[in-house]
Amino acid sequence: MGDKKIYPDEANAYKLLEEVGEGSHGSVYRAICLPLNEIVAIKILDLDKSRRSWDEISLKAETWRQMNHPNVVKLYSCFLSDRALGVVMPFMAGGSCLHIMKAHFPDGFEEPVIATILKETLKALEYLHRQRQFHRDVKAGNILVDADGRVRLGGVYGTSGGTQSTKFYPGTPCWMAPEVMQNVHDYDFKADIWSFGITALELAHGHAPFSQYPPLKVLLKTLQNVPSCPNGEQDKHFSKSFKEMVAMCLVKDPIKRPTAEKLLKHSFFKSARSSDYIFQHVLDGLPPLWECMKVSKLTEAALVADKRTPLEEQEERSQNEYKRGVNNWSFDIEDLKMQCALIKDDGFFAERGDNLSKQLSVLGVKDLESSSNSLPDLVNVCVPNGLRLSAKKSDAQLLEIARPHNFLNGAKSLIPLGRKDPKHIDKDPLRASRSTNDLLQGNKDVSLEKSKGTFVQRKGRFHVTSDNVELVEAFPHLESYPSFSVSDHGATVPVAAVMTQMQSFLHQTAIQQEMALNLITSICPGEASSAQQLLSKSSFRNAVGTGLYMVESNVDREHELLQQAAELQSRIVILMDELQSLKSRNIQQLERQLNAIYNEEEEERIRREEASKEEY
Ligand SMILES: Nc1ncnc2c1ncn2[C@@H]1O[C@H](COP(=O)(O)OP(=O)(O)OP(=O)(O)O)[C@@H](O)[C@H]1O
Repeated sequence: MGDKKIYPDEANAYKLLEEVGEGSHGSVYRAICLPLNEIVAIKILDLDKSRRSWDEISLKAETWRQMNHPNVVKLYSCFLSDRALGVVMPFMAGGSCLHIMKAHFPDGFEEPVIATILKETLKALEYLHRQRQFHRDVKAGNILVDADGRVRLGGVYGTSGGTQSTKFYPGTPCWMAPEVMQNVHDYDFKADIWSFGITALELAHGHAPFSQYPPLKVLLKTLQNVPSCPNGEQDKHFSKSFKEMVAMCLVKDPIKRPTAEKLLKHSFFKSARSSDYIFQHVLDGLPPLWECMKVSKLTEAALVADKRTPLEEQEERSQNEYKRGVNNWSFDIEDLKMQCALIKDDGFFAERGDNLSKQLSVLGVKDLESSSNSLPDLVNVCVPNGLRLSAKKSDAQLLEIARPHNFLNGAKSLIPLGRKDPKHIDKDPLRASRSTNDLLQGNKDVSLEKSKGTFVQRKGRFHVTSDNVELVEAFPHLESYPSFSVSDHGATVPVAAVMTQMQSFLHQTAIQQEMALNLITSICPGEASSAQQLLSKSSFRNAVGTGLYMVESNVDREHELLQQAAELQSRIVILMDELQSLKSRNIQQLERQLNAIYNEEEEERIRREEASKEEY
């Protein structure tokens, strides 16, 4: 019956009520469809922020409209309002599993709940795959629960048919299949099965594996095949069938992963229960979605107010940011791929032996602990927080501490959203709702940050600033750079990979800028003058334009990095001492052994001499 209703395709037929969720391309609101007097959900997508063309967007909406399955969130209607697209769908009063977990089950759900949620999700996937569609963004944030505990897969506007080899994959790095990251071959619906496996772990732990890491590190860890299957101490209570089912999904070779249809027959899903079970064990007693959203926004504001925190708290904050919505991550996969392109499956560069290769090969993946196994070879090690240490082969003396801000993000200098100016955080839910109404009415002021000048684009938890744009404009020919040799060993590295990072240095303090210039001059003398120009033209102007906030956050970061550098330095010294004492112990032992052999030989020689004397 509900499906026969006609939902209007005009903005003024709907009245937005409260904000109930936030994605990377816009917010989701509880709304009322005035002519039908029915509560719906509307996702407002900011078309200016979308990387897709209008044709692509309408094609995806049309594909979604044709989907009809009890476990797939239905698309009711779409409307355009100024530069925003309204996507009308059923209101899922329970919200997403991510939202439920972060508010009420921070350590994940119990197994029967997981089995029930996953089984319903798998039915949706099986349907989509049968329609020759694949979802591409399976994660707890897209698994929605209605007021009665029924589970439906949302986020279907990311779907597309057949196989894909696309520049922009809407997925989120933690859930992304290795073949999608590599994009070597066209990938297909099996990528959904990988994401499904990661989602299973997310529901079990309350967060996805590697969620505490920045996107590039997640990519590297996934490509290195670092195991994320549940087998640690904390996973002891999970059943064998759960672990087995997850392991089947997280097979690196997509061909060996099961289809959704086959997976549905796995014994783990025998423990799935009804929607009533979800209602009683998950939803019962929870406050309405919009209340949670308010609390989450206030928590965010409180985190912003507490600007200076010790290191451990920052780790925790990273986790909290994930809980607030790692599903907001969205990034240009091409950026990350360019940086990953040099890295083989085992995490090392094809050509070994030269300093620069080593420097790049450990981009946040190889930490000092593993490096210490080969301390004498420790040269130019990049540690995960973006700190670069250079140490001489002979004595591992700390030569240089560079601090390339957001090294991992290549040329893009990104400002964490969690640190934005508190006065720009709208604590008033009514105002939030008003601003959306403005949006629907075509009020362009709705995007506060846009007017600040330096803001260009929001990327999940980050803002991309206009600095980035200038960098890209300054070096538009980056992609056409050749490879170059950087050592006597003749190993080659594409210049683009190094240039991207050199350019990111240009926006640091004067010392870093000078250092970047020196490096650029030595690597590629032709670029030195354009880099110099860029520096004088924009760097300080931009620094002022970006305002006190950026200066403050850079100073904070500077302090943190210096502190971390000092810690690492002392660890190197300790490790070098240990190595030295091990060496001298070995030498003493060898000397003792040699002496013993020598003494034995001497005794033997004397014995032989005496014996021959007696014979005579
Ligand atoms: N139909 C709905 N009913 C109720 N809440 C919803 C609905 N759709 C989404 N939400 C809530 O809004 C949040 C954000 O949804 P959205 O689809 O924007 O997430 P996303 O997939 O991370 O975004 P994006 O696709 O833009 O990256 C969800 O996690 C969920 O809590």
